[in-house]
Amino acid sequence: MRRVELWRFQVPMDAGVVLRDRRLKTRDGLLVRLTDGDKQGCGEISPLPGFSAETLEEAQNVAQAWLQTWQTGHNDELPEMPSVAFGLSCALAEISGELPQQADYRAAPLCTGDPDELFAMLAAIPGEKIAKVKVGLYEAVRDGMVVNLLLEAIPDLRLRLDANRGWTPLKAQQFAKYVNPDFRPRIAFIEEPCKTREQSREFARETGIAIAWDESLREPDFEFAAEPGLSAVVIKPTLTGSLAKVRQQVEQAHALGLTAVISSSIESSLGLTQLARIAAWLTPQTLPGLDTLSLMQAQLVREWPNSPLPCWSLESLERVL
Ligand SMILES: O=C(O)CCC(=O)C1=CC=C[C@@H](O)[C@@H]1C(=O)O
Ligand SMILES: [Mg+2]
Repeated sequence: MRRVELWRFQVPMDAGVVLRDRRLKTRDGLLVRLTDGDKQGCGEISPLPGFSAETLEEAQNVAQAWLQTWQTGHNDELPEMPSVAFGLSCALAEISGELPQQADYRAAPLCTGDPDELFAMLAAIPGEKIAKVKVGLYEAVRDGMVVNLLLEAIPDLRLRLDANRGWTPLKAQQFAKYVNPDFRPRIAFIEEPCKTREQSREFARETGIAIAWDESLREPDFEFAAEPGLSAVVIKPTLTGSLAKVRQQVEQAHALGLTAVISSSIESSLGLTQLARIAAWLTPQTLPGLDTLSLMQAQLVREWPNSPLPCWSLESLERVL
């Protein structure tokens, strides 16, 4: 006997979360639960506004159609729509046991650039010290100084930076000029420094600072390739698609000698804990980029270890199927 359930959620965000120039006041999405005999699996379907091509309404329609077919005992192919394929494939992988329980709950702390706040947090990280700092939001020179300051103050720290394609070649140069050349190897990578891939490659060539692709993975002409200066690809499963596709991308990256970083698309704690399991399973050597729960005001259904946020149960959400 099969059973399907679908809930819609809306979690208030911390004030001041800005994504691609728009404020994200709430995180909206769907949670799905599949029951097959005595087995159950859950998944999260939350297209990220400004990043996903699909809207939540579109995702809900596609998910409902697939769920109705699955419930009647047919095993339809998963939809192409990335957020839907991701959530449904996680639920199926919990039922089949394919997705292991063991999780990597370490997350590279995400910092928006207040150095004082950072010092205390970074000093407290046990083991490998890697943090992610957003750049490109303020003056490039200020970004360069913050990076220098952090790397100078904490000798075993390595940084991942993310410019979200915010810099012109000139601004990227201004940034690089401020970073002490001795520290540059401790920048594990900077995600998408410039507006175009060619400009980002040029930046890596000229500065010796490694780059990573994130936005590029979702462009139709993108192909996985090893290139000088490229050290990593950032894989956001909600924007990528099914677990099979995520796994294939991780394998392609590894085959080319690239680091694959499993990263959050600001999922609720349910999706995030699954991403921590996916990271432990597929990228066990790499710290995932999952430090986004604190941007929210509540957790959903499953708790992230030691989070102080309240956890809402399924019963408190709006059931839509
Ligand atoms: O990658 C991480 O460490 C955390 C996730 C993260 O930084 C992001 C998630 C979603 C949207 C973005 O603004 C941002 C990114 O661009 O990578
Ligand atoms: Mg990024």
